[in-house]
Amino acid sequence: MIDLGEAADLQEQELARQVKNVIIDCNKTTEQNENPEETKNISIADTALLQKVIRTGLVTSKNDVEVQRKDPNSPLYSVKSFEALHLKPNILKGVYSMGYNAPSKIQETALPALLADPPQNMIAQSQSGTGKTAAFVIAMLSRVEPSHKYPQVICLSPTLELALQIGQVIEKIGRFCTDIHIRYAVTGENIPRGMKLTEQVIIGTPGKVFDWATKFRCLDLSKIRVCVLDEADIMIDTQGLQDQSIRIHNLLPRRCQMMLFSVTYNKDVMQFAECLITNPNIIRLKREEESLGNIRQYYVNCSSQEIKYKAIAIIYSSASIGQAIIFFHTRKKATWLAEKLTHDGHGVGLLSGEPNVDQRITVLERRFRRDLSEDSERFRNRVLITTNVAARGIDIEQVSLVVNFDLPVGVDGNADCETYLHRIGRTGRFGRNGLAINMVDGPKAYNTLKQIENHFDRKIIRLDTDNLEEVERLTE
Ligand SMILES: Nc1ncnc2c1ncn2[C@@H]1O[C@H](COP(=O)(O)OP(=O)(O)OP(=O)(O)O)[C@@H](O)[C@H]1O
Repeated sequence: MIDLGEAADLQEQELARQVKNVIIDCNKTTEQNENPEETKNISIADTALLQKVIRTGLVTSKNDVEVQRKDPNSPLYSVKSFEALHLKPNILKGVYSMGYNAPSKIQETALPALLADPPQNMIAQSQSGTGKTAAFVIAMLSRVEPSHKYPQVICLSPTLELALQIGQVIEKIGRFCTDIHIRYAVTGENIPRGMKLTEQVIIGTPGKVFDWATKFRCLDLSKIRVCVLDEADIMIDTQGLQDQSIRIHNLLPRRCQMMLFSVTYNKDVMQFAECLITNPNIIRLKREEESLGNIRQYYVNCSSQEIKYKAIAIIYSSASIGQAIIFFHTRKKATWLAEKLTHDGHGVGLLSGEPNVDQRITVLERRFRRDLSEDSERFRNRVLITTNVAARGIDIEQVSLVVNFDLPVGVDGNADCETYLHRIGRTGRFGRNGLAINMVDGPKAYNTLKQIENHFDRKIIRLDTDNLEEVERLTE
């Protein structure tokens, strides 16, 4: 059981305990290991251009967020204050302690309906990094009756990493709600059979939640008042997660308030969601609104895997990036790059959905997420190499660059536009500037890129050394 007031400290201790293994890390700086031979296949012009784009693409005006708040077309636009939402005093205090001055558009739009009585169901869509998590966390905490010691609100998430991250937001916003407790229902958490959970807030992955509710009978779902499905589309669109989520839904009271949140919903998912959820309020984006303007998108032509690798080495050595995430289609290729970078002296973290929970937490939380202020640069990974396991929801402010080493494709071989949007959304959080670079290694990848462009009706600019002036203008 975790007391929200003490949770932050406990988490620190827990993380410290879990630092046993770092998959890949050699803590050497790029400069120490740079070999001129290594980069000879990328021309000096290419190098200069890539570095220039990285540098200029990341300049953020201090007042940027405040400017965007006043622009009605921005997802951060807001006319209301948090006071106007009539939150409970301890929750309001928690919100301000996060440094949030005013609600974003999704928070201002969704919260009045989420907090209304009688409770209303909701299916909500908003761009990545615009504050959906905080919106549903505020709604969840608002519905808890602290004097009742049984599970009352639940949030289901598709991955362990995301569940832990959402839990941290609940702990932080709820830090002044000292009578509210949270329990994580995720891999690695165990409970004696038959013991009844008394925490009011449950956050977990569907498999574990279902097991605890049925096999172990420690989680009573009959008094749940709010159920949140984060990344709702993937929960509905992925067979295993869908089965478990539906089974959990069947165990909830009929009047339980359902909240579905995501960046993307395709037509089938939306239809299914509307059948599952009675009479929902629906907040949707137009297709052209889905992709964020503050994330600059480029592609580079790389004729081979080796050339791709050299481009990565250039990116890695660029002093101007904060942190970067490099996405791969398969675990095998991600491991290949991690080993190669390590061999060449770069410190990287590899996260690819391996079953070892301790390792997964160590790589993401301890090595990659930590603030510079908390940890010396020497002990941190600036680059996270991963598969789609980290494509959704992961919120790390300092990530200023996302690289698609492989463009995302679905099982049908076509571009997976939704995954693309989620991946690039790991940068450009809450109005910050971000940069996405796509590596194109032939006609198939180029075709995928074009499909993505057409889908979002948004140009992805080629980094073209023959046209230096044009690119310079774009990055000014
Ligand atoms: N009102 C606010 N004012 C300032 N910062 C905020 C506000 N709401 C949320 N944030 C911050 O913005 C960042 C992104 O928020 P969050 O993770 O909730 O976005 P999201 O929409 O859930 O993203 P994703 O679609 O990737 O899951 C977080 O670091 C969060 O602390």
